[in-house]
Amino acid sequence: MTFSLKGKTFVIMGIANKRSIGWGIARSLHNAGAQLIFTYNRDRMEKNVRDLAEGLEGETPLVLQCDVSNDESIQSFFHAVKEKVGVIHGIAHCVAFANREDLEGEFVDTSREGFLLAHNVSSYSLTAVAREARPLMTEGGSIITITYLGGERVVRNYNVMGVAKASLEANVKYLANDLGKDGIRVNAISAGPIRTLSAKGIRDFNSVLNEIEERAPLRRSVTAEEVGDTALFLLSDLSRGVTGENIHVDSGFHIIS
Ligand SMILES: CCCCCCc1ccc(Oc2ccc(Oc3cccc(O)n3)cc2)c(O)c1
Repeated sequence: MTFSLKGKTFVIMGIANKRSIGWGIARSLHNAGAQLIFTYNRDRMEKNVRDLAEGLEGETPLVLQCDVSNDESIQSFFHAVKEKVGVIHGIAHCVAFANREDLEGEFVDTSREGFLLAHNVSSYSLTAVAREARPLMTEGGSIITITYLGGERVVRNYNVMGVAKASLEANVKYLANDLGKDGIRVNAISAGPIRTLSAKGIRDFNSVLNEIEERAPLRRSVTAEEVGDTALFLLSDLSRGVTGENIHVDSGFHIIS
């Protein structure tokens, strides 16, 4: 068993730019020999994602639109993937969203609409993607998603996204149970704070990053590349006995009260 992914195809959903966690995953998988397919949600992201794809040496990854909050969009995306490559061996789901006003102040003030939006995009989308991808994963495979400590315990300002991540982490376990009989594993990576485009939506993000550097066992923050290497483990046969798991790539911060 190796971490080589030669001859295998993976979908990476949610790359926005070169700082994205999804791009860190793409580089680890590409270096292990995988064939990649990237998705973008909004047209304004298409150019960024296409430019990154074209910068990879060898065959340029497919770049296709997919709005994970829309079932038809997911269905037509996987229909196109079936046409173009037939079989896929895994998915990295790196997609989340919450309204900015729901990422500060008191959680109790979250609107019904904001709560549903955050859960629709950040948690239910994994269920819908797994359902539509299942028929293409005829050789088995592995699905991963990205979560954060704020889904396990209260982190100031994370608010509705923390509740959505708690849902996502339970989602992983129920999907792992359903899909295990098809040889499809489902796991989460709980990433420490990384300065991505999404992180700009979080009030006082910098103070959380500083706290990690001062108090985490490794006394430093983590990088998208480090998350990418754990993703390579979870998406390769090295983790063939692991499913329903949540691996913290956070400099050990989750063990500190
Ligand atoms: C207070 C917690 C500090 C550490 C947060 C680490 C983190 C950083 C980014 C994360 O991903 C998102 C994704 C979308 C998101 O919603 C956004 C992002 C930008 C603008 C906006 O209107 N919503 C918020 C965080 C995430 O789930 C967790």
